[in-house]
Amino acid sequence: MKIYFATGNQNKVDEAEIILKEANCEIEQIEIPYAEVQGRLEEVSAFGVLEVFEKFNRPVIVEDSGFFIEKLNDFPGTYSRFVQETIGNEGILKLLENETNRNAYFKTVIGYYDGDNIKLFTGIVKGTISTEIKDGGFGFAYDSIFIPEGKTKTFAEMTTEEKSEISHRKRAFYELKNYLENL
Ligand SMILES: O=P(O)(O)OP(=O)(O)OP(=O)(O)OC[C@H]1O[C@@H](n2cnc3c(O)ncnc32)[C@H](O)[C@@H]1O
Ligand SMILES: [Mg+2]
Repeated sequence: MKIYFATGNQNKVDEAEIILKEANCEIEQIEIPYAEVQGRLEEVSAFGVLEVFEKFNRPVIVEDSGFFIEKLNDFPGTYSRFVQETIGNEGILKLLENETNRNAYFKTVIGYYDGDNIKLFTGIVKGTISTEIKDGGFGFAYDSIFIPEGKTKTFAEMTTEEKSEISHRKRAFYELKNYLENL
């Protein structure tokens, strides 16, 4: 099975490939841009996949992810990319200085459209924000400040394989895979 994935983010594609390797699913990245509406991840993915399908005319997925910090009322959420590119992880750690509630989660919403039905598949991983940046050279963006529940290392200290066993992205892609297998 082949899945066309519209994204400009190579990290996402690398992770999706690892996640679906054993499932006999092949991922092909396509670079068709789409407007990211301001709103929830679900809205970004649903509108995005419709727009990409219009141009591409084949079953396609888009994926919108975000990082949600409990103490900051779920900020940065859908603004995760902008916040990462502006204040970055150091800025986030500053906002949480001396804060004991360090709960956060990643969420991914995949939008799939084949011309008939729009489907959304969601994955979440909960965890906490470290007190300093811990980067083992893996992962990207918020990975170096996020320790998933039950672990002691940040995502950026785990290999992509390790991260992909438990990640938000893994959970959402498995939902998608199950759906496609049962079509
Ligand atoms: O082309 P697209 O697919 O939109 O790529 P993007 O990088 O803009 O991706 P998103 O719109 O989903 O923005 C989410 C941002 O959240 C962050 N992010 C998403 N997934 C992540 C992950 O697994 N680990 C760390 N940070 C992540 C990263 O900063 C992303 O740029
Ligand atoms: Mg984006």
